[in-house]
Amino acid sequence: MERKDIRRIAVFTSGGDAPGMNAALRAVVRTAAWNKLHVYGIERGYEGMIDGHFQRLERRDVANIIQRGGTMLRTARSKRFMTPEGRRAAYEHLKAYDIDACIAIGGNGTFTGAKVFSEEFKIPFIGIPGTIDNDLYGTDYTIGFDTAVNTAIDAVDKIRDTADSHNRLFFVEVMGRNSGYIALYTAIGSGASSVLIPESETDLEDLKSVLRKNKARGKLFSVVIVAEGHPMGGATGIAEKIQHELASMEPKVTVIGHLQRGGAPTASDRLLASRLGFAAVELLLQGAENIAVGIVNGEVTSMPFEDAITKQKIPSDEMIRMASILAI
Ligand SMILES: Nc1ncnc2c1ncn2[C@@H]1O[C@H](COP(=O)(O)OP(=O)(O)O)[C@@H](O)[C@H]1O
Ligand SMILES: O=P(O)(O)OC[C@H]1O[C@](O)(COP(=O)(O)O)[C@@H](O)[C@@H]1O
Ligand SMILES: [Mg+2]
Repeated sequence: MERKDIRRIAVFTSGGDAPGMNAALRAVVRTAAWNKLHVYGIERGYEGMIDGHFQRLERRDVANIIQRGGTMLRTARSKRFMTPEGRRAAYEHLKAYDIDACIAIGGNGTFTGAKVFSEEFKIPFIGIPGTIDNDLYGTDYTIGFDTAVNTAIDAVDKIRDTADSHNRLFFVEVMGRNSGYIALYTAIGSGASSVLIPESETDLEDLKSVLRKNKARGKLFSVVIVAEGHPMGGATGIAEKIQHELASMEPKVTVIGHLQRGGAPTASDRLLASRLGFAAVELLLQGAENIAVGIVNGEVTSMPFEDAITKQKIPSDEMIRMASILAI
């Protein structure tokens, strides 16, 4: 049943940018236009909502962006939106533009803000998971994750060349604020020797012994992938703790950093973003609100913000076990 009370919607991107956000934006605008909705784009996420930076988006305004990284609406982390005064100012602008519902493209922080705001001001929100971290429950993958992993694997391939030439040990840090998904997928896809993530315990004695055994077995170089959010202080912290004992391997640290946030989205991210942008508008018009869309086992699904934010998605034990077996 179509909701006739929704005529004007706003869409924005928020939190860390992620390749594929533009593709999601395009899908939202085009699906909304097809359903004769008026769409406003809000610049710089919640910051633009507070400052009243709205622009009308029609179908041609999102032409030629599907292939671009970043976000044409730009993004921000907004401290002001964490305050009741900031959210009140944001609400006044939504009212001034006569907005009936919002579509938020972002990560766990963005969805938390959307939940708080929609409860305070009774405006329906739909969330689209856009973050390279893949740390949202209710979807197998978030928009931007696949591109980030491809970028990280490309970087590790290059590190391997020099690690091999010099017979060295590299600790490579990939992004993931509290999550080891990028690290685990990068490690498997790049054939790394070991992977250290916040979701599973790290035993440094064990790591040292694996690296020594590898060397004794004829492995001339090693690459260890470390998640940024590892509680021992990321790659730098781990390296500091054990490098003196492994001095003969000439340990080096590489932090890939924000490279992982940029670049053209992969085919997989474009498809995911298009499907989720389309689903967000369709579900909104069918009466859904305060939910995040996602794809689980290949099917579009949705779940309340509450669950998407509070439940933890954890990399499978099977993948973790496989990563170490394939590295022998
Ligand atoms: N508890 C909260 N209340 C209100 N707004 C929040 C809350 N948590 C996060 N936000 C808003 O969401 C924004 C984006 O969150 P952030 O964690 O930076 O990125 P992401 O959405 O990618 O996880 C924050 O900068 C803030 O404005
Ligand atoms: O870009 P910033 O503000 O330095 O933040 C870095 C953080 O953003 C991320 O790249 C993406 O996280 P979000 O999508 O949750 O914003 C994290 O991996 C990283 O910890
Ligand atoms: Mg986040």
